[in-house]
Amino acid sequence: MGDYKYQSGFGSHFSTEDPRCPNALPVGQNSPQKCAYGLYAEQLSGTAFTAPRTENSRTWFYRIRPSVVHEPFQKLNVSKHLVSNWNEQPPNPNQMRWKPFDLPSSNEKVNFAEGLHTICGAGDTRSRHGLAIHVYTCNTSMDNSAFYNADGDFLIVPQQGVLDITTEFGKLKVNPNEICVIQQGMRFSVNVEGPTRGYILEVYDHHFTLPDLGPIGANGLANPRDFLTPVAWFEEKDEEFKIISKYQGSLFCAKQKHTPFDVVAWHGNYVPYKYDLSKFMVINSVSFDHCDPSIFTVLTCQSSRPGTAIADFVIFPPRWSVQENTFRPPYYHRNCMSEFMGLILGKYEAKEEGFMPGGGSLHSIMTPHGPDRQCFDGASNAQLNPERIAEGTQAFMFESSLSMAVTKWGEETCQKLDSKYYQCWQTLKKYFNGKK
Ligand SMILES: O=C(O)Cc1cc(O)ccc1O
Ligand SMILES: [Fe+2]
Repeated sequence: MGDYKYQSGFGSHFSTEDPRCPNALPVGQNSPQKCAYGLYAEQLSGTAFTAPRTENSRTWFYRIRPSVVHEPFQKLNVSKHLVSNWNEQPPNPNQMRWKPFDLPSSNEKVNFAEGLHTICGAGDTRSRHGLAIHVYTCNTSMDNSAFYNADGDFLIVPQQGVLDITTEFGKLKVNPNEICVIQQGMRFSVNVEGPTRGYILEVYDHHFTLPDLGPIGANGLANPRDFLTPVAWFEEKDEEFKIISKYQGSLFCAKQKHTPFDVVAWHGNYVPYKYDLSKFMVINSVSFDHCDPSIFTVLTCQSSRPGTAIADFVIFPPRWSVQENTFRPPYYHRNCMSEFMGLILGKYEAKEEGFMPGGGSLHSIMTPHGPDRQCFDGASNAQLNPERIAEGTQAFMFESSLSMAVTKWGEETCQKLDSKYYQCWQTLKKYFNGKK
């Protein structure tokens, strides 16, 4: 249990040493002529050297061997459903809803890296602009292998099963209703117990930041101190290890004869982190009307257009609903952004039927959507008492300014697309001029 210790703070500059090697961090400099304990110094850069100071991120590792000690990368042909080619299918603007994605059957062994399936995305890994949305389904640990993504950052949303993640920085345990972010280039290995499923938002452009709070003030939404980063932890294992790289959308594997989790001490502000969604401080209307869901933004990856995200990670947490004279559920909507939604637990207020934990939905740019018939009729006639809503539930949205394409796996191979989804709105009645 001692392996799971965290340091708190978003964007903090941390310094940490595995307690087995006190004073492993050099004092007052990064590259001493000889490091303590015979360690190697290695920098991991998360931004250009010259990025503005407010964004600049890097970490210094003090490790048993530098990462460069590996055999050449070879193309790997697992995860054939992990794609970054957005031209597999013709464009499709329809509302889409997926039933829960299948978990691997008990007679096949699939690990996290092998169980990545891309649903939709846009942009290009080479010009480093865009995003991808994946689902992972696995049942086996990544023994003696580690994964890193050269293309961007992973925001991982477990839906079923705990992720026990070993990183170069230390160990993270991530439960459903928590999320973690593993940034570009960081090596990690995922252990699981039993059938495991979740969602991944991958961004190519920039790293995730906390949204500005504007008039909300200095506190609220996801508070920086609730983000947790592991303390240094290392293993000394001189065994065959596989390093799996996602590079320009393809997977590669390099062998080496030692563990990559050999970082004895590190310092820096380029780190993996986790966050418990139940810690989110919810702000909402206490008078009338339905606020836009941006009030529920946990993390954002901004584009260069002010206020316009490559992707926002938004949640719909349990909360009080108190608005008067208001249709309280989400409004009918056409959006210049793409909205992918998933459900971790429970039910989503606008669609009590058909949208299930482990499934998903996509409402593409300018495609109309909103409450189904049942929700509209219920909420239009409900007594507007103060009410706890979304109790025991957690829905989320990945919202992007990019126009996403759905993959062949998402549209066909997974066989989870609900062809009847559109019907949930077809029975919305005409009430004009008192018609029943
Ligand atoms: O269910 C959706 O489509 C997401 C959503 C939620 C909300 O509260 C307001 C607008 C919106 O797009
Ligand atoms: Fe919407």
